[in-house]
Parts: sequence; C-alpha cells; structure tokens
Amino acid sequence: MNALTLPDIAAQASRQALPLEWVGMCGIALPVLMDSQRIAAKADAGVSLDDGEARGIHMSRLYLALEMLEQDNLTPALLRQVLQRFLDSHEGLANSAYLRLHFDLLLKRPALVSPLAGWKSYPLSIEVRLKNAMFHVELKIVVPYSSTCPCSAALSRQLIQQQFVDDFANRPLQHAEILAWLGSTQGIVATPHSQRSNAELHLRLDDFLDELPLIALINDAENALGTAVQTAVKRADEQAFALANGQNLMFCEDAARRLNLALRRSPGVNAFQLRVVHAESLHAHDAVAQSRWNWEA
Ligand SMILES: Nc1nc2c(ncn2[C@@H]2O[C@H](COP(=O)(O)OP(=O)(O)OP(=O)(O)O)[C@@H](O)[C@H]2O)c(=O)[nH]1
Repeated sequence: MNALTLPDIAAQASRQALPLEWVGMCGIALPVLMDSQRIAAKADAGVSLDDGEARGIHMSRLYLALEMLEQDNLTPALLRQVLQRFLDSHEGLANSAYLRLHFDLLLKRPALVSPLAGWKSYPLSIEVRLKNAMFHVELKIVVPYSSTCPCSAALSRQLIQQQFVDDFANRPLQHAEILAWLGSTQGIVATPHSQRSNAELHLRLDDFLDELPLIALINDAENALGTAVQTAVKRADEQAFALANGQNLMFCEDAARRLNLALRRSPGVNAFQLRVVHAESLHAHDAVAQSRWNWEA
C-alpha cells in the first residue's frame, strides 16, 4: 500500500447523519508568545461538525494551523486568523471554530516596601470563538490574595479591650506602661484569622481590542482587593502587608462586591462572572461568593 491508497476514514459518510457541536483536540502542547516571553501553553482546538453526513473533521488541519501562534505575540487579531484558518480548512463541514489556550502567566511583582521583586504565577486561559462571522474573546484568570475575617478582627479587639480592663482597671494610666502593654502578647491577646484566597474571574472582552489586557485586568483585581499575595518579602514588607490586611478586612461577600465594582470599570470588559473562594482557617471548608455583570449564559 502506498500514500495514494491510504484510507481516509474522515472523508467517508457518517452512518448516523448527525451534526456535532464541538469536535477537535484537547491538551495540545504549544509554545506561545506573550510580550515576547515564550510560555508553555496547552491548546484545545475544535470546530463544529455541521455536516451531519460527514464522518469526521480533519484534525491535522487544526493542529497545523496552531503553528501561526509560535512566532508572534498573542493578540485578538492573530487568534482570529487561526480560527479563520480552522474554518477555511473545513469548508462545507464547519461553521464555528473554537480555541482555548491555557497556561500560567508569570509576572514579576515588586515588594511592598523593600527594593525587591519576585515572580508570581497566574493560572490563565484565553478562549476565542468564531461563529457566523462573529468573533468572541473570553478570559479566565485566577488571582490569589489574602483575606482577614472582619468578624474575627472585631472579636479579637473585644478580647484586647477586656484584657485592658483586667490589667488597668482602677489604676492611674501611665503612657510608658500602656505603650509597653500594647507591644506585648499579654496585651494583644488575640489575633484575627486570615486565609489565602482565590478570585476566579471569567471575563468577556470587547471583540475589537488590539491587545489582550491581561496585566491591566490582574492589576485592577489586585488593587480592588488591596491584599495581593506577595513574592520576595523582608520584615518591612511583611509589616506593610499586615497593615494592608488590617485596612482591608474582608468576608468573601466583600471581596466579590469589590471585584464586581472594579471590573465593570475595567477597559475592554463587556461582561463577567466571578467567584471568590476563601480557604478558611477557621473552618475545614471554604467560604465562597459569586457575582456577575452583564452576563447572559
Ligand atoms: N476525525 C478524527 N480523526 C482522528 C481521530 N482520532 C485520530 N484521528 C486521526 O487524525 C489523523 C489526521 O486526520 P486528517 O486531518 O483527516 O488527515 P489527512 O486525511 O491525512 O489530512 P487531509 O488530507 O488534510 O485531510 C488521521 O490519521 C485520523 O485517523 C478522531 O477521533 N476523529
């Protein structure tokens, strides 16, 4: 048997004439470029199989179209070209094309006070689709942050007040003595609990953006929360972080509302749904809140 006689099963007629919504490949290893930085991504590439009579799509044509992403920075226009190639190579078979890229975006983040910096990774996926000549871009980003329980903070303050009454009732108050008491674990008898938390953002972007506003969106989310997790940390940075947590006490409901109000002002965002997860240290379960804006399922 030679190449001319290779059987082509995909070109056969289907036994059951039935269109399919999505057919393709998931988990394709692909190096992509973001700001000229090479990133190891995984791609899920697919098309609709609208011709119900056709046995299958041509997987290799989707796979080869992904080569377009190796040389140039990821932009909405480039992603659209890839999807167009998916459709052009499946003329008569497919009307819709889909691509999802997932990877960890590594950003160098400065310390709060000291002149240090370190790398932080943000799990991210970019989902694009081309359907009826309409192009859509969606992002999923996970932003880690710290949340300190406002109820626990209030309960701790009350215990500190009670301790103050126990230690200083019916005594003349001496400035130096109180100052020393405030700096002691005997004075500050209770501390509120904090937890590492995640904001899971699912954003729909304007269809005609020149660039993907990944870093701007992450910055908007972190600024709204005020307590982004840190990278390189000296004591001065840790103290600034403690202050940031004290000034941004948050239930999961507070975090969800802050993010909602910030992201609806972020340039390029048309709609979103978000989910915040506080991995409670008080409980063995998580506190979770969800919110959406302009989102139609
Ligand atoms: N459609 C389809 N192809 C599959 C699947 N699993 C593996 N393949 C293989 O994917 C390979 C590439 O398919 P095609 O793109 O049609 O390959 P080809 O016919 O040599 O390429 P063209 O000439 O461009 O059509 C084939 O060897 C298929 O057997 C599947 O579940 N569905």
